[in-house]
Amino acid sequence: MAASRDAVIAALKTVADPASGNDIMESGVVRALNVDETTGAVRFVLEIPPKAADAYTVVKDKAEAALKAIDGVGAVSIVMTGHTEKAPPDLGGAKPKPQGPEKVPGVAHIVAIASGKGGVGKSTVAANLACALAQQGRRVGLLDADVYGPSQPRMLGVSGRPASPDGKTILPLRNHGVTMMSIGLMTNEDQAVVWRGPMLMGALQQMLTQVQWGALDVLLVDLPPGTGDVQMTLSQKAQVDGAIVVSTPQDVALLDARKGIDMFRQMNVPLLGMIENMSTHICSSCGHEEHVFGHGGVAAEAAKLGVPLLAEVPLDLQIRLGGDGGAPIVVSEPDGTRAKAFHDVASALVAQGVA
Ligand SMILES: Nc1ncnc2c1ncn2[C@@H]1O[C@H](COP(=O)(O)OP(=O)(O)OP(=O)(O)O)[C@@H](O)[C@H]1O
Repeated sequence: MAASRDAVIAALKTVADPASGNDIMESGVVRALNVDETTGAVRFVLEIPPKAADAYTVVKDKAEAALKAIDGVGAVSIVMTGHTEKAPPDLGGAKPKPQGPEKVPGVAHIVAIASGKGGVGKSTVAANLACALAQQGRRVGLLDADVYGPSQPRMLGVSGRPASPDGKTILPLRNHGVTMMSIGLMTNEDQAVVWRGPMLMGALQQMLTQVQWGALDVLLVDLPPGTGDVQMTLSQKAQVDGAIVVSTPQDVALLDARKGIDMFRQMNVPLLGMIENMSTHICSSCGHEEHVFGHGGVAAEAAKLGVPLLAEVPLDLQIRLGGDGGAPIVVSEPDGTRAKAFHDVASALVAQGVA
């Protein structure tokens, strides 16, 4: 059973905050704590005082160890934010100038894939949609901007670090017909990354302007969950043609999804539609269909908001195995019924002229 939020908080209360002398919950450095009810995955932001990155790297390790020691905790993801003396990950080259939304050279359209909360399958949807568009003959790029847990290298089955032969531009990776670059590949895997606002902006802008995307019909951007700096930066720096919001039918996921939708509206990014993921569960041995999370919630919400429901994707073992194994279901079973949902979304985007 997944660990409860209370158990997670109790564990975090055993970790001291070096700046205040209180525990890290009491001192308020733990922000945006999220405990996944199903997987027990825990994620939060450590908002740390200036110049204290080293001391808080120790705190981060202690918090991780305390969480791992309790039953039912899944993956732990802690992101530190705050001003530090450390330089952002930088491959050199010309510093991007601050500027308003612009077209990325060579990229005809940008479509953001967003979700209100983590773990709803946003990356799975982005990977499958990218592969479906590629199979339909589109030139597709996928920018993995999820700083909390970059997953596209795993989903698309690419490994290794992107090269930068001239120290100015970055060569992306490529598989299944999709050109891919992940913000997570700009740092060393074991390095504690202190992402702060300006640094995120720089990194995202580098992703947009210094990666050799080549000529693309569409660049899909796999955003981090929620509404934050990356979402803001993307729509401030680049002309985003539209956003797709992925949600599970659970109420809480929907509530979060609504916040995401509001954010895109405020930023004048057109909402292309919603996708209900983990819509129904089809038992792999008996074929019985179950509505684990209460199927249909996203359809109702989309109707209320006046946005199209682009697809209902079932909770399905093969979809998980495909994504987690480096060959999304659209690639491993291209003619199957599961791939069809993604192909339908891809066709709809092409028909709307955004891909
Ligand atoms: N329709 C589905 N059926 C079965 N498993 C799924 C489905 N969609 C996603 N998953 C699995 O759920 C897990 C989380 O999915 P994914 O990483 O795509 O979510 P996410 O919303 O991008 O999460 P995060 O925000 O944490 O990156 C993965 O192991 C993935 O394989």
